[in-house]
Formats: sequence, structure tokens, C-alpha cells
Amino acid sequence: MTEATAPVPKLSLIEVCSGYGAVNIIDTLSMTVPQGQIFALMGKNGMGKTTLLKTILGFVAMRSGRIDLDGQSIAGVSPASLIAAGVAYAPQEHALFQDLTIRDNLRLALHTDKELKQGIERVCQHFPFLRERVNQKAGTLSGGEQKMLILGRALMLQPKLLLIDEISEGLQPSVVERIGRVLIEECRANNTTVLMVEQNLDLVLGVANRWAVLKLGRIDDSSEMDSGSRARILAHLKI
Ligand SMILES: Nc1ncnc2c1ncn2[C@@H]1O[C@H](COP(=O)(O)OP(=O)(O)OP(=O)(O)O)[C@@H](O)[C@H]1O
Repeated sequence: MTEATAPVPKLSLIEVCSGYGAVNIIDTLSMTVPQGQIFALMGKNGMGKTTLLKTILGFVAMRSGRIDLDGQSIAGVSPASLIAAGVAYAPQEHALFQDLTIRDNLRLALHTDKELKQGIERVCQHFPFLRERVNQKAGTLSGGEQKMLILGRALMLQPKLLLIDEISEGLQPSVVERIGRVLIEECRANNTTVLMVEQNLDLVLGVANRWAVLKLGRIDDSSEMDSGSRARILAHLKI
């Protein structure tokens, strides 16, 4: 009898440590993000969520442990090579060039202008308000509109793995819902895997297949999304 082989996860972290100066912020953290799923990472302020995303991307050095993308170690792989391999990042802050136009901010996601027209069209289908405003400077968009542009730019190259940092912060409920729909559509259309750091529980409950709570640099709890998830997550996040 042949044994069934488990599918290779899109991303796996094994006993990863990273941090700043003498302090480890991420502390022997292990987690697995399955292919094609939306994985929500939650946790109180300062627990290391952004640091974890930056460690995956190589912006913060991994001190020990192992990170695999499609089963292959990404130790020493530059952020630029990861982007070329289909990884995209929608950061929490300082993400846009305020004095560049929306078109030029979107263009920055690409290696060449060959994909520009098609990419802008795809982003404008998700966020139609951008269509009439592509020549406007990004800095003239409202905070919420800028968040949509940040996500749009991360989607320009139809990423295989999308890392998102608190995209819903400060957004009105209808925009949060739109973002949720966009993420679900991208996953269905392109088999995109999403790792999202998120504080908005309704968004997480609406889109995520799995969730984890980060506490002091480690996974404190994790589960597939089910009927008990809401209460469990709330218990972790209460002050
Ligand atoms: N560049 C840095 N140098 C030193 N310490 C840092 C740096 N960046 C973050 N930290 C510290 O690392 C810890 C984790 O920060 P991080 O931004 O990863 O947390 P977080 O869970 O994303 O928080 P939040 O929910 O508030 O965004 C915090 O104590 C923070 O002050």
C-alpha cells in the first residue's frame, strides 16, 4: 500500500527566531500556511506580527530556524528574489510614494511596463475609484483610498503568496468588506495564498480559513476557522 503524501505548504516556519539588537521578538516560532488559503495572524499590540512578516521577507534577519517557501528554504534569498518568485507585500505604513501618481506607484510593482496596462486594469476592476484618478498624486488620496492602492499594488503581479499588514486599519466597514471580497476573489482566481496580520475580527471571520494568535513572539493558539473561533480569538485579544 502506498502512503498518501501530505501537500507541500505554501509557507512553513520552523523554530524561527528574529529580533532587534539583543532582543528576540520572534521566539522559536513554528507555523504552516497551506496553499491557496487565507491565514489570519492576530495578537495584541507589540507581540511581533509585523516583525514576523518582515522576517519572512528578509527585511529583519532570521537568527535561527528555517523558513520554507514551497518546501524550499529561503535563507539568504533577497527580498527582490522573493518578489520575483511571486511573493507580494502590502505593508502597514510608509508604503506609497506620496508625490508620485497612482499609475507610477502601481508601476513600481513591475519589472517592465509590459504588464502595466493589464495590471492597472485588474486593480481598477477591484477598486473602480482608481480608474479616473490614475494621474493624481497618491498623496492626494484619503487614508482609506491609500490603503486600497497599497493592496492594489501588491496585486499587480498576481502574487502566489501575499503578505498583508493590517490593511483594514482605519477603514469604514464598506471598504473593509470590499477588501475581503477582493482577497477571496484573488485566492479563487489565482490560487493565491494570503498571510494577513489583522486586528479586525469581522474581516478575519469573513475571509480566513485558518487563524493564529501571536503572543510574545510565539503562536499561542491556532485553528481552522470554525464556529468556536470567534469566542476563542476574543478571549486571547481581551485587554
Ligand atoms: N526597528 C526596531 N527596532 C527595535 N525594536 C523594534 C523595531 N521594530 C519593532 N520593534 C519592537 O518589536 C516589538 C514588536 O513590534 P511589531 O511591530 O512586530 O509588533 P506588532 O505585533 O506588529 O504590533 P502592532 O499590533 O502594534 O502593529 C515591539 O516591542 C516594538 O517596539
